[in-house]
Amino acid sequence: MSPDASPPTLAGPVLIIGCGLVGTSVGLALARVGAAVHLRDAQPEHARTAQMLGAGTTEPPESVSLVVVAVPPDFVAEVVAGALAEWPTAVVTDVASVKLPPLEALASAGTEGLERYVGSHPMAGSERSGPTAASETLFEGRAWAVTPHAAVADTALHQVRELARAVGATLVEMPPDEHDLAVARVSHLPQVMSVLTASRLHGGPADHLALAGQGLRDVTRIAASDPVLWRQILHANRLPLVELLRGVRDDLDELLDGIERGQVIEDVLGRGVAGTRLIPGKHGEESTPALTSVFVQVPDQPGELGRLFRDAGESGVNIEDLRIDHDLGRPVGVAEIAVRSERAEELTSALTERGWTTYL
Ligand SMILES: NC(=O)c1ccc[n+]([C@@H]2O[C@H](COP(=O)([O-])OP(=O)(O)OC[C@H]3O[C@@H](n4cnc5c(N)ncnc54)[C@H](O)[C@@H]3O)[C@@H](O)[C@H]2O)c1
Ligand SMILES: O=C(O)C(=O)C[C@]1(C(=O)O)C=C[C@@H](O)C=C1
Repeated sequence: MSPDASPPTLAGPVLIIGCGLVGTSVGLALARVGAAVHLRDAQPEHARTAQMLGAGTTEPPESVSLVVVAVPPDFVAEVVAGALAEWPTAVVTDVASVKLPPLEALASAGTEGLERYVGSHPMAGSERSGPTAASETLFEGRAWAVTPHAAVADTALHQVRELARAVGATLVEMPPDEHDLAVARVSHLPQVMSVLTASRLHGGPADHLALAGQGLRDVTRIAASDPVLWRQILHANRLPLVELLRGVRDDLDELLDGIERGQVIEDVLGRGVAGTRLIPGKHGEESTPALTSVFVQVPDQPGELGRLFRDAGESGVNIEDLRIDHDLGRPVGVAEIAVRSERAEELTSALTERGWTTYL
């Protein structure tokens, strides 16, 4: 779907029910574009904190055009049904991480007004919970899934699409069951793998943890997420998740066997490399291009980084990513410049010609 370039036209007032990380972030992002936002939470101090942060007002609304339900998955169906009944002309959406179970619960309970409900899911979040973890820019440039069902009215769908656009997200539409299969692979399985890795940190000598580097931090950040929330998410999406975990178990058996016997395991490792290339790139490409890192020694002196960037810029090779580390015990840093693999030699020669010490 090509992005809609026209300015979003979100009709308010908006009522947010659930002022934790996601609800408060929605409020902050909507307040930024001038929408009237009202806040409500089962724990009133969360709504008050969200108000203090600038996400809206805790004053009860007189009328509501859109209700955003941002409560944990186990409570979504009940809160959505309550909102549809309380505001008989409002559109209602939720932001829960699973989409089919709440819809099925609402439908099987014979909920009135389902044509005004459509589920959605921002693919942005944090390992932290509660209103103080919120950010007004959380959804910028991130995917926001909207998951229409057969009975939804076009006007409701339009309102929720506008919500996603108003917070700066990129709209992705798919049916609820398809969404749940997708997030099992791209969100729920990574969560479990992160937890399993972090769990293995128990029991080793404390001084081993002094060697924890960026790799461990990258893999374990999301393991710090709220276990109560994640128990609900994983339970709600257990069928697709179990399928994927069985596949992981097979891969693990293959890897174990290979490592134990000292056999070549490059094919398992290679499947990982190929997997990372399937993740959509930062410019929205279908897949991430193959990158190569060019390492450059940078003297620890004022102006040297500026000179490096200028020389790299003059080479005409685009920098895809950049990291700077200090060389322990020496007055130099090391810049790791990631570029498309086919341009790596070109950048290396251009920098070497300009006097830089480089290596691939
Ligand atoms: N955490 C993430 O990264 C993330 C990202 C996208 C979507 N989500 C989804 O968003 C929803 C909220 O997650 P969160 O991370 O903001 O959680 P959170 O714990 O930060 O906030 C949840 C809020 O809902 C309130 N609440 C609970 N039950 C309620 C009820 N019955 N009525 C009113 N308020 C109630 C809680 O008091 C809390 O303030 C979940 O459904 C989650 O699956 C989470
Ligand atoms: O913590 C993060 O960075 C996340 O983005 C969390 C993340 C994700 O897996 O992408 C986790 C669950 C939500 O349903 C959506 C977002």
